[in-house]
Amino acid sequence: MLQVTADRPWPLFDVARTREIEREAAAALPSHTLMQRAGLATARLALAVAPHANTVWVACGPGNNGGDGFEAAAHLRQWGKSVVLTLAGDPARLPPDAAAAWRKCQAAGLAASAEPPATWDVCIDALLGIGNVRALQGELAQLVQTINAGPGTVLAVDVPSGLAADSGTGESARATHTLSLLTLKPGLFTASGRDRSGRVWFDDLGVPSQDERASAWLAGPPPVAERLHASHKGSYGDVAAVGGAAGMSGAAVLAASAALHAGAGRVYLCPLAPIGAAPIAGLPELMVRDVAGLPLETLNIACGCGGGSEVRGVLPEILRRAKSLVLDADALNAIAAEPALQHGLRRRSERGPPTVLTPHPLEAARLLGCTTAEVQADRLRSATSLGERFGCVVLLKGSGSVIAAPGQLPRINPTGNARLATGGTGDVLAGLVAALLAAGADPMSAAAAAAYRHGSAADHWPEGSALTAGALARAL
Ligand SMILES: NC(=O)C1=CN([C@@H]2O[C@H](COP(=O)(O)OP(=O)(O)OC[C@H]3O[C@@H](n4cnc5c(N)ncnc54)[C@H](OP(=O)(O)O)[C@@H]3O)[C@@H](O)[C@H]2O)[C@@H](O)CC1
Ligand SMILES: [K+]
Repeated sequence: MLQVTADRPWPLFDVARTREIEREAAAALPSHTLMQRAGLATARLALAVAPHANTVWVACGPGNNGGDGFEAAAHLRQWGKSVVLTLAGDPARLPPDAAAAWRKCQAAGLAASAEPPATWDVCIDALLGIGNVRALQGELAQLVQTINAGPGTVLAVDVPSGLAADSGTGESARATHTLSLLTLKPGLFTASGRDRSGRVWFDDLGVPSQDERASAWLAGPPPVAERLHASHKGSYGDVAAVGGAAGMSGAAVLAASAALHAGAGRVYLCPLAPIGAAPIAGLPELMVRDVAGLPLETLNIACGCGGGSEVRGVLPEILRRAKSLVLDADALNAIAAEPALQHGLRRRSERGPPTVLTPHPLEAARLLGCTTAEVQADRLRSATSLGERFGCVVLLKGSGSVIAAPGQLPRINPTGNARLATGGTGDVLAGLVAALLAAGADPMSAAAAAAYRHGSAADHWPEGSALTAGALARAL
């Protein structure tokens, strides 16, 4: 069993692929073996995360997730814990593996209690796993509420009950720990998944991982970019931050500052409205220029940060000529609003220069012509669709940012936290992607590395010190 940490990449498997792997593994093993291993792993983890727990509530549901709970309950009781087991469902209708585990509990003298205990030290949430197919209702919804209102540690078996394993959506149990079994599920790491899963653990149940069958990846740390001693500012590329319409100059300055601090060779700030000295005070390295006068073919451009409606005017040339391009915020909104710009973006992608879109969910919804809720209902699919629609890399921001591109498996970024939910951090991200493109990274790697570093900076932010976008840019 391993704790899932951000220091390496992890393959992720959606429900369809997990079911295939489960079927094949089960066929190669004696009956009930996988569930026995799942139950033992669950019981062991419960003991590890709450060694002094006395009362353990094992909340079992009507399917095989409940079966894992029965197996765990039998072990915990044998190890001297006071186990209260509840079963939401009809024991006569349990699937075969779970029915076998249920009989084992009964043989050990462990009967189902009609009610959860009045209080408990640990709850093992084995109500629903990957078989969760609809919104929680009735008894299961009630039990999830009871779990969430209760004290102490909650160990979710496979996924927090109610959470969709593929998308991380749905009202669900709020676990302090989740033990993902056989495969790691993408929904644990995006949308509501990160808030609902707590610390994620993985047990392969003795079935070796088949990375080639992964449906997505949880990204690992980017390689440390080596800067050769015999290099110069030209080695790290030129970035231009284009944006900052009237009243929004700060957004473009933040993108430029991020590119500068991330190591770009030279950084131009191209405001779309006159800018005073104040916004760039403390950043004498920036060169303020009109974008129209710059050799766009040599520039890695972060475009759109605070661009207002003015950005529309410069977009056709930038789409046509920029060496590499990060499109953010108002640039994305302008493209969403205008078919000619969409055409220009597709033409650019066909020609091949690197392009990365960095939408938040609302911007992605505008580009896809759907609602934000529809984007969030399946973030992996939304990012992939957007990438396919425009033929480029997409970094869909939000909890568990998704990086997708046509023909590649999507990646979920494992770093970051809610301290990033403050104005300007998106501009910083756009500038960082542009700096990595300028240094020569391919667009998928640049987007994934930028998301990772941006989140990691927030994860290592000193306690008690405010995380502002300006400070974040300087910390890169
Ligand atoms: N088989 C094995 O060897 C192994 C299996 N493993 C474990 O099995 C888990 C998958 O088991 P599973 O396929 O039985 O699905 P599970 O999540 O228990 O739920 C199905 C039941 O819930 C019901 N139901 C669904 N949604 C509902 C809702 N919203 N509200 C209410 N009810 C709802 C659904 O009802 P139905 O839709 O059929 O009417 C059905 O009765 C997996 O996550 C892992 O923990 C591991 O041990 C590895 C070895
Ligand atoms: K569960």
